[in-house]
Amino acid sequence: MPSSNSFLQVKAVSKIYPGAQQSGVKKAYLNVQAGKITAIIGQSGSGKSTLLRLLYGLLSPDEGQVLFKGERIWGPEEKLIPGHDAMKMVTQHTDDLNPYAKVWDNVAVLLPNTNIKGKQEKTEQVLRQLNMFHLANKRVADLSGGEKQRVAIARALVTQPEVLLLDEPFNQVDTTFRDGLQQDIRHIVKQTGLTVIIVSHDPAEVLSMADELVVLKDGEILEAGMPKVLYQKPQNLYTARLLTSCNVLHREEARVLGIKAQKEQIVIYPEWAEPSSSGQNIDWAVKEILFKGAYEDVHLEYGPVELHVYNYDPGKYDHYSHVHVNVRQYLEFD
Ligand SMILES: Nc1ncnc2c1ncn2[C@@H]1O[C@H](COP(=O)(O)OP(=O)(O)OP(=O)(O)O)[C@@H](O)[C@H]1O
Repeated sequence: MPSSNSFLQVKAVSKIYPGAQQSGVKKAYLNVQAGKITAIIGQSGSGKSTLLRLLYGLLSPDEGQVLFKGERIWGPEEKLIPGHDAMKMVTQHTDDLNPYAKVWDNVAVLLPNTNIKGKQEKTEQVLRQLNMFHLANKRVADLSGGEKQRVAIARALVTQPEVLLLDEPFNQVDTTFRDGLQQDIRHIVKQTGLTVIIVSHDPAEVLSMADELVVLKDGEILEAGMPKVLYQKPQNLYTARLLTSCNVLHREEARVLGIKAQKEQIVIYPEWAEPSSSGQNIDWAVKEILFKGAYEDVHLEYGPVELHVYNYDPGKYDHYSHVHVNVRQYLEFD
């Protein structure tokens, strides 16, 4: 029995696309934990899809290797049908669905006819797990984009893979639907021990879903860890910027907030600073207030220094009023 850290391994993998930019993935090391959700995050072009395609065997590494339970994943140059039978990948494209067939048939078709009862039970189970049993008799052509995405995921899951790779699967899906789908996937992972690797261009979206975040920058893995830890204590400014719309002030600018820092750049998350209309030093002018529902995003100005903070008591401040800012927490980076 392999230990969990030898489940799916990326060992010194590089894949550089030819061209002036030298883009791709560079010397990546990664241990994907079995039965967990790992999210690969990074700016556009940072190499997320490339890494996922290397994991799945759709691309061959120039150097290094991907191992699944100690067995090498072969790329298209070494194997006619690349990848591993125990892995399934779903992208935002749902082209392989048959639009004229019913949802049920699109899913059931992937199971053999040797056990008709088992085929029916498994199809029903997957449709129920993904909350779409009520759509079983609908034609795929009559479904919404989000529902089609669910069918694609159901098709991937019905053959009971050990690893599900998701490349931006929620792009077509509106926020409410997205939350539901993320929750369903989390439940399936808990119930079945499935391992999920998800690529997202919207890191905030996967904070609640993933067990482990892997941060990619310019093809390199910059850091990895539990979402809460990476959010609260990122090792890099890039990660902080990726996970939240934070304020980045120069050390000198931060002095107006009473912060005496050692390092050059000071990062203040908008929820780490509290505006207050009373007290001393009411120096910050309210420049703009963006209503966000449960809170307001208040943009403040003090001379040339700008700051945005969250106010959880909407309506409390007016444009051009002046406030005091109390910073509870901040990060420092070189
Ligand atoms: N087939 C290719 N040939 C040449 N360059 C490529 C190829 N595929 C990707 N790239 C380049 O490699 C880099 C990484 O691309 P990749 O698609 O992996 O990034 P990504 O993080 O998934 O981006 P996005 O979030 O925009 O989808 C980019 O600079 C991209 O332009």
